[in-house]
Amino acid sequence: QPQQPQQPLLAAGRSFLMPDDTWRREAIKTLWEERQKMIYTPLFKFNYPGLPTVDLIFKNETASRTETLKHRYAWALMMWALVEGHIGPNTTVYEASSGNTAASLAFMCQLVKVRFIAVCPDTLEDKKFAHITKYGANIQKAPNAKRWNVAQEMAASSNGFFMNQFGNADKAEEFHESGTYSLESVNVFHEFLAQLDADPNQLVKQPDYFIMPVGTGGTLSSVGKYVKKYGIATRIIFADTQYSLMGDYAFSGRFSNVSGQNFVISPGMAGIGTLPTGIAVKGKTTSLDRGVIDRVMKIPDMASTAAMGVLQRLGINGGTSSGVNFVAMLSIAANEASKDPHPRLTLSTLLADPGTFYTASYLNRTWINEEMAAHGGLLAYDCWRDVLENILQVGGDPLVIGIQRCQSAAIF
Ligand SMILES: Cc1ncc(COP(=O)(O)O)c(C=O)c1O
Repeated sequence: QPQQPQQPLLAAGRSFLMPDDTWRREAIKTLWEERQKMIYTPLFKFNYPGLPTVDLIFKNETASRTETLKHRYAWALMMWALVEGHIGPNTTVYEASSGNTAASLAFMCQLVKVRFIAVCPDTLEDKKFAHITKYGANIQKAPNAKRWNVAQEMAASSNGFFMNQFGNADKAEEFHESGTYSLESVNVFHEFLAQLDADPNQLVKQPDYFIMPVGTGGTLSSVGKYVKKYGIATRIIFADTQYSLMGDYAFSGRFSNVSGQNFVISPGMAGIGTLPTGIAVKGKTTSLDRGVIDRVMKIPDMASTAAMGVLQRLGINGGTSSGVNFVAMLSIAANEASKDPHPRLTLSTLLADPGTFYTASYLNRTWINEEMAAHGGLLAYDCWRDVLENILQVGGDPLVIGIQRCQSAAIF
């Protein structure tokens, strides 16, 4: 007896209206209004006597409305989640964050009026705590390596939405050019190039290099994809922290099927270099796109910490990734300045978050001596600071000079 085919649930010949999406339309409109208020974060150029033909150009993301690079990024995550219908008026949003994404996402959730719970490491800086709660969010603390699982489980058990910046940044972050269309691309490099183009004193319109470490990988990948897609000459440098797993993942695909959790050494550099579960699965635990990176550099954590101190002395208010970027840029400058085809070697990066977030940690000598004792404590810190200050005056590669002179104080 031939089986009767099963009838589809929806009867042929009728059409079915999906739920009303007025709330979503309003929420998206609110986000576009926010995009207009975001304006362009400013660029500033840093020159130093040690290599006078080099321009280091920083895009100051600390000038954004929630003070970090995560403002545009949280905007993109929220836009993606609204467009795909993951969030409605009664949804509670959950996110695992070291603090910066949490603050910006708290702002976006407050904007569209949904509840937000941030799962942050139990080492969360007090300043970041205050920054997140200012926008009405609640904080759940968890061990650093567990926060991704905790956020996922909390969202699942309460029927909320786990934003998962690590896995979803690659879907949310834009890499398109919007031309003169009034609803403008939020891609950070789109803005960067527009600003260089508009500056009559800026001769090199496409930087030779863009340098950035990786947290989720969203920022570096969105810049990398933008650059590759539009045939821009800028090379993409992934400046990785010392004990991060991400450099290995980017270079060889390592840690994509075995956990690297045992390789992580505290304190690392806050916000960057960590993998929330120890395993790098693109679209799940990382948004780093290996295919858009041109070079991976490994920067010692003590060098980056010392660089934060040097930036502070120079009056540049930059956090952990700014320290990493600064060391990487000085190293590239030392090696590439004489080979550059342009009149000026032009290196671009972001000032991702403010140094003031780290006055009790990476900018505090007691904290450095205690928390970074295995990296050589203050002996190594002061050595790196001298090396960097000297390079600003006379040039040289910090990764050669600093490692020769300062690394012997470290246990690792
Ligand atoms: C200070 C700082 N710099 C850089 C990054 C890296 O950004 P992304 O997550 O886009 O890789 C982060 C991310 O958490 C951060 O907090």
